Amino acid sequence: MSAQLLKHVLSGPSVMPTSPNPPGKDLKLFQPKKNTVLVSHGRPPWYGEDGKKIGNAFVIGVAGGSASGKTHVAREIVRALGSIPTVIILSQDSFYKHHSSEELVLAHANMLDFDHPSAIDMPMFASCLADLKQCKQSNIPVYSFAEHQRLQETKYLYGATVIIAEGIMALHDQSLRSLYDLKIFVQCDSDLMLARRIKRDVKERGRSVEGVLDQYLRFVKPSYDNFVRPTSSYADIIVPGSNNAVAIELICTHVRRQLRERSNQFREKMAIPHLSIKSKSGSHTPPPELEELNLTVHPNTPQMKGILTILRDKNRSRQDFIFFVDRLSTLLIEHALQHLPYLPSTVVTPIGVESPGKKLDAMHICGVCIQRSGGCLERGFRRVIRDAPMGSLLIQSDAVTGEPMCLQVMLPMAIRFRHMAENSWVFLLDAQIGTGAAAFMSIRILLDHGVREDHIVFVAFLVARGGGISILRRAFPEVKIVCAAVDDEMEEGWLEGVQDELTNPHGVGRKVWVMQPGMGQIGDRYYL
Ligand SMILES: Nc1ncnc2c1ncn2[C@@H]1O[C@H](COP(=O)(O)OP(=O)(O)O)[C@@H](O)[C@H]1O
Ligand SMILES: Nc1ccn([C@@H]2O[C@H](COP(=O)(O)O)[C@@H](O)[C@H]2O)c(=O)n1
Repeated sequence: MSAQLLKHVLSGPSVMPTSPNPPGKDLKLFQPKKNTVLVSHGRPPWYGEDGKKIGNAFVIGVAGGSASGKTHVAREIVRALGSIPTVIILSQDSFYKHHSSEELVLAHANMLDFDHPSAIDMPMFASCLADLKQCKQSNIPVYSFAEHQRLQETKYLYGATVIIAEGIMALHDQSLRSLYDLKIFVQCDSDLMLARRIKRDVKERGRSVEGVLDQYLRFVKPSYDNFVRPTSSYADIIVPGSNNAVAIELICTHVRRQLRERSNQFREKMAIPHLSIKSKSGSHTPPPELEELNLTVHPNTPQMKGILTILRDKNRSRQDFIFFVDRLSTLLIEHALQHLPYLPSTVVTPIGVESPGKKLDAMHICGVCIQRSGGCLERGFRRVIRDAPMGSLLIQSDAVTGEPMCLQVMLPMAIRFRHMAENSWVFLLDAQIGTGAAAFMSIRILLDHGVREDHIVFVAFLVARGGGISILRRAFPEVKIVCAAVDDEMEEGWLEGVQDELTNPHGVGRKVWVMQPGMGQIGDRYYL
């Protein structure tokens, strides 16, 4: 076991940057090549068409004596589930209680009992695990074995599909056991555990052989006999502490099957954002009336018409496009500010006269771009709302299943912590709402973090009336959506992929829904 303070492993998706098109290249539609397989390692939807979460993360509890091989088993499971997005290990060590200075003196003399169940902050362990299981974020304490102390910092975790909770007391409390979908006990010979512990604690935890033996005889062994070993009766599977590759493979087969069953359930119930879109097969559900959608559309002034005309024009230079995108985003964010709360405020002018006015009544305001095209609104946002923290979300649709995939979540501090998220106003930025799938997933992510639905202001240049907007509206009626214009149609097509050694070595394309008349691929026109 390594000396990492938090045994936290992320597997699966490394961030997949979008593959850029060469400058000036128009959107090119073509049919997918036969036998083209695109595998996306992002996280598929974990919610249904109504926006509510379906099911939870799969949680595995791994208990066993100290140095029995719990971490090894957990890491081997992570490795074997490599293609599954985001498998995390949550170690019980992170939940050792904070120690007073008197306790620290005892700890350094090997006189403090770290092997009694009361040494662990069980309510906190269970609460963090419950949050992660319910797809919420959690900020996990960080523990130092060298200092025998919980540190000031915390580790932010969010979005796991599988969570492995490991520790000597992982099966001890009912509050933890009730959270597991699978309970494992690692059974290991006592001599082997002692030998491994001496080696590990001397090498990785800065201990002496005498100290380790002293602690072992005083606390570790009696605790194993009294508290740890008896919990093996709660386990679904007993795994040997060595030569356990077959047992681990069997566990992984079980987990994969469980996840497959859940994912079919997701797919049946997930948002179907194309209901009212004109498809290649010709079926066409009439789009909803504009009033039904409850959008805040910027007044169609001559100035707004002029900007939109420039942006829709494929012959405009990139410099023009960038300049007018920045102008449009500034105007839209200004317009969106009407949704924030204001309080009366009276000031005194330089000539000493009282002037009644308004002041913003929002504690935290932040922006979150849906990458990549949401980044086009960032400059406008920063011009209007000074010093607001920005975050980003990377969501792409899987070319095979068409499902949106969450590839990266980078949220500002104000949203990472639940108590702050509950008081935050968040401007969610994307260039357009077409199928609505990325908007849907982004809103779900913010709600998972505790942001209030009516504190989310979604700002987009364009919304497709015939796209997923009506489903989005039904699922999240309180989210404010601000746009410059509403286009009627969405057309299905295929965007040719550009070969790129790093991000797209085979040059595979992806299925896209194109807005009509639209502005083309706004991100490509702005960034390339
Ligand atoms: N199946 C195994 N085969 C060989 N060595 C193992 C095995 N499991 C664990 N070990 C070794 O034993 C030591 C303790 O294992 P670890 O998984 O960290 O224990 P725990 O998390 O239960 O305290 C580590 O050095 C690890 O490499
Ligand atoms: N400050 C501490 C805290 C805990 N321990 C020992 O760690 C053991 C649990 O960790 P494993 O990775 O071995 O499961 C436990 O037996 C405690 O004695 C410690 O030595 N110092």
